[in-house]
Amino acid sequence: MIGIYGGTFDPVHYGHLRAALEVKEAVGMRELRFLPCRQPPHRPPPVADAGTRLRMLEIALADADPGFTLDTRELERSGPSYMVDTLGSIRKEVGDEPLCLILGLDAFLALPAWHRWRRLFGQAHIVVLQRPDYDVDYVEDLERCVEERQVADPSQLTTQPDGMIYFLEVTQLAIASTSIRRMLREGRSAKYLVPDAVLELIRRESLYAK
Ligand SMILES: Nc1ncnc2c1ncn2[C@@H]1O[C@H](COP(=O)(O)OP(=O)(O)OP(=O)(O)O)[C@@H](O)[C@H]1O
Ligand SMILES: O=C(O)c1ccc[n+]([C@@H]2O[C@H](COP(=O)([O-])O)[C@@H](O)[C@H]2O)c1
Repeated sequence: MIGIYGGTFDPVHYGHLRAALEVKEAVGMRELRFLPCRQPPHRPPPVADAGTRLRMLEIALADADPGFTLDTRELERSGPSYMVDTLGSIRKEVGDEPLCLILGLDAFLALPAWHRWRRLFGQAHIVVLQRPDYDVDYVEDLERCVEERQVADPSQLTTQPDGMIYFLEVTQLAIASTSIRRMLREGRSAKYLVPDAVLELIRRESLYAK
């Protein structure tokens, strides 16, 4: 079982790293790939360039869990980073091994706006990082998908390569790249929110200063 954790990672922070560890353990993944996107399809372009976001991830993962890896294919592809294209190319490489696309609840609720989103269920399972007591407001199509595809036990994800949805509650760390960028812009410290070695790179290269 391989987990795919896509994001802008502008910059990577402990909310990402802790959630990744918990999902890897809970679902029993042999590998969890961090997948930085070049050009997020539904938001403004990242502040840090692709190479810098990749270096921050490399530094953050250097002494992390041995199952954490980096998948750079979206950075090497021009144009918007559509997940359906990415999962199609990963699927070709891994054969029938189960794949899990990992999404925060907010990202999952926006899924019907993604490019050819229904195809994703034929490429991977989806593991949703749930928030306790969050008032979920589904669009109708997505609600139907959840009714048809949700499984209660992660061991069911090993029984087929794709197509199921599993909700996992992870420790809530209210950390977001947006608020880290704001802190740094205002000259405040982001220590304990971002790995020290990543903060050192941010400081050295004056990223997010203005
Ligand atoms: N604190 C967190 N805990 C768990 N998951 C998170 C957390 N922050 C982000 N995620 C999830 O990680 C994935 C990648 O997120 P992304 O790189 O956009 O980070 P972000 O902190 O949400 O950034 P931004 O504030 O710029 O939107 C998304 O699926 C998102 O839902
Ligand atoms: O494929 C799409 O249409 C699509 C639309 C929005 C987001 N995504 C992906 O979802 C992941 C999380 O997005 P974000 O904006 O929270 O960083 C990241 O890997 C994006 O490339 C993908």
